[in-house]
Amino acid sequence: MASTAYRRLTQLLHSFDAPPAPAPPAYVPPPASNEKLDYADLAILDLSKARTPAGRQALAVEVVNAMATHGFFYVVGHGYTPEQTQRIFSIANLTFDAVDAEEKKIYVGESDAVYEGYKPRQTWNIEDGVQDQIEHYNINRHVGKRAHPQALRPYLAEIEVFARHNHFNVLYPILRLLALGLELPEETLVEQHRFEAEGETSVRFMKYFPRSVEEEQRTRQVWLKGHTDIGSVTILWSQPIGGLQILSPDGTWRWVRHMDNALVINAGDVLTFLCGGIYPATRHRVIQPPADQVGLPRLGVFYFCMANDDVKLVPHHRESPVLRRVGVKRLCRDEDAPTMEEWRRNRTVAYGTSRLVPSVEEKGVEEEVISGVVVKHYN
Ligand SMILES: O=C(O)CCC(=O)C(=O)O
Ligand SMILES: [Fe+2]
Repeated sequence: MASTAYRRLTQLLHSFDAPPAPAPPAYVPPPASNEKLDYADLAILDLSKARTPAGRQALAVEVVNAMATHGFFYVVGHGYTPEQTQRIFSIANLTFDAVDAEEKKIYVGESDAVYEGYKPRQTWNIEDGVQDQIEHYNINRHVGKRAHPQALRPYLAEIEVFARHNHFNVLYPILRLLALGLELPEETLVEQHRFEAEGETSVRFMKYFPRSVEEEQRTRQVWLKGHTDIGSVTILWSQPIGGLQILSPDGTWRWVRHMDNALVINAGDVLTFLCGGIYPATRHRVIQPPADQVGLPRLGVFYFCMANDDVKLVPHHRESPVLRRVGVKRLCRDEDAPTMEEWRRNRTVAYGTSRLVPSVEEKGVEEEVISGVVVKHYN
């Protein structure tokens, strides 16, 4: 045990002490699709305007509108240059391409209740007996919590800097806007998402591998089933391979268009819990990329945000004048509300493996009950 802790610590200290790591093998992103697709018309928020109180008030209105319409929006002005972003994608890619199968096995997550380390391909049911072709590598924002494969070690300090950038320069400003939208004190949601707190807010690298024609047919081209995210806010670093779709309020799946060096932000279950339905978790899925990108692997970089583990997921209905005016939509009674830790554990254990039952009310929707709350899956 002591030796594992020692190994983790020395890996981390070494990565901070070491001279700047050499450039990782360059990942050159393929061109974006030219197909004519039904794209969602998402708002673009310039986060650099959040530095002044007046800017934040104006942006809060934009966030409330974006959440009420699509539940997804783009962020620009986030402070990373295109070169910094490209370097992170190169580090993400080497996590999959520069680590051999044997070494990957050592770093597969040990617990099915926490996403950490590698998730190998073919662990989730998609449809008709077909499983996913998705590999993950999940890194807690405190990167020294676990040991990492050899190829990643020179970049650990850089990955923690990246996590901090997402947390302090993207997540916190967004949480302040969401709080303003509820007429709450600006720091209300920030306090519930402390970088230093116990919890699983993490960087995730993700690579989707192309599938056989037969698998595409049997799953009706679905690569990742329609879902809402488990946490509060998801920060997706936009990348050019299409496939991400969101379910619009009119019931149509629409494509999310790539925007160079932008972030795609969406709300997860925890915002529904905390904000009483004003910021509903958005339903989305990933399907086979458009015709001009078929056969290409699809690399993703994310920051999945959760509340502190000990936060009880009860809406701010007493403090928020907005929720008092419009009424609160609850997922459960306050006394039954799970903590963040309970919710993420139960959702993570069940994800992609639990038995789903067809919804009585909605066609094509399957359901399961987690912590007393109905969770829906969309095909
Ligand atoms: O790969 C994507 O674009 C989205 C992935 C996603 O929705 C998820 O991992 O929760
Ligand atoms: Fe998602």
